[in-house]
Amino acid sequence: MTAAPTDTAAPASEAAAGSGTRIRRRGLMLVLSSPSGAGKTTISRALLERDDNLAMSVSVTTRPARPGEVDGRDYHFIGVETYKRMVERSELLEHARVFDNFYGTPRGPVMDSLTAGHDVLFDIDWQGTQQLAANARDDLVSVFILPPTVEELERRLRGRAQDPEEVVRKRMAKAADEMSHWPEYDYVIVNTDVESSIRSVAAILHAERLKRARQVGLAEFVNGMRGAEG
Ligand SMILES: Nc1nc2c(ncn2[C@@H]2O[C@H](COP(=O)(O)OP(=O)(O)O)[C@@H](O)[C@H]2O)c(=O)[nH]1
Ligand SMILES: Nc1ncnc2c1ncn2[C@@H]1O[C@H](COP(=O)(O)OP(=O)(O)O)[C@@H](O)[C@H]1O
Repeated sequence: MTAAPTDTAAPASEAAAGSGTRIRRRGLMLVLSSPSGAGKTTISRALLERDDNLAMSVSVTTRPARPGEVDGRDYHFIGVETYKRMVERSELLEHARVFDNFYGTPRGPVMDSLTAGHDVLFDIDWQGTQQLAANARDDLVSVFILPPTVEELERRLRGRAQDPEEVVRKRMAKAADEMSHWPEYDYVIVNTDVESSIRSVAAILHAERLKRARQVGLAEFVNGMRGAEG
């Protein structure tokens, strides 16, 4: 796997010193993970609506589409053969089996977004997050979303009313396993009030964008100011 480009331009934070030297920001990869039903899709959609510099990574999956899901927007719904071919050809940045289906992140669109100076949002599980961390740790910001209680998680899964009963039960059975991975994440948010959770993720994104290590050309920028003084 190729690491994300480290010097992607991000016009939003560009600044120029007296000499015209520019600071650019490295693009970042923001991962949201949670047990199924905790709220990551809801939070992701709101973030994308509010942030023009954020692009969603649309995964491929072999699971069937739920009512209301749109091919190409929510997922690229593909068959197992196509999935296997993509894995063989290294077309996926990370991939994993989750529940009884396969999921993966197409490499090309992520690289294109980062190169264009957009940050990329991923709704992927802990297995995919570990793969991204192994290959592009410096560019990764990971957030784990927890439900306030297990009972509330079940209520949300049922309230979504999209999955058959047997699927809901399977997801509940896997929730504890999923949640055990929270220590591997940079941030943890308990999604009690959705608006407050959205604000928290937006604040994390805002601060992470300002991190010194993400600014490219900072030394030259300050040197340029010194030159401009005299
Ligand atoms: N590793 C990995 N996990 C994914 C990917 N896309 C989705 N997932 C995860 O697969 C799990 C099931 O997703 P989904 O079937 O949409 O149900 P959800 O839990 O309601 O989002 C969730 O934990 C997702 O974060 C992917 O491309 N890679
Ligand atoms: N803070 C919250 N309070 C109440 N309901 C929520 C909250 N966050 C999400 N939900 C609801 O819970 C259900 C599951 O949310 P969703 O975003 O689909 O979860 P995930 O993508 O993690 O599986 C949806 O019906 C959603 O509207």
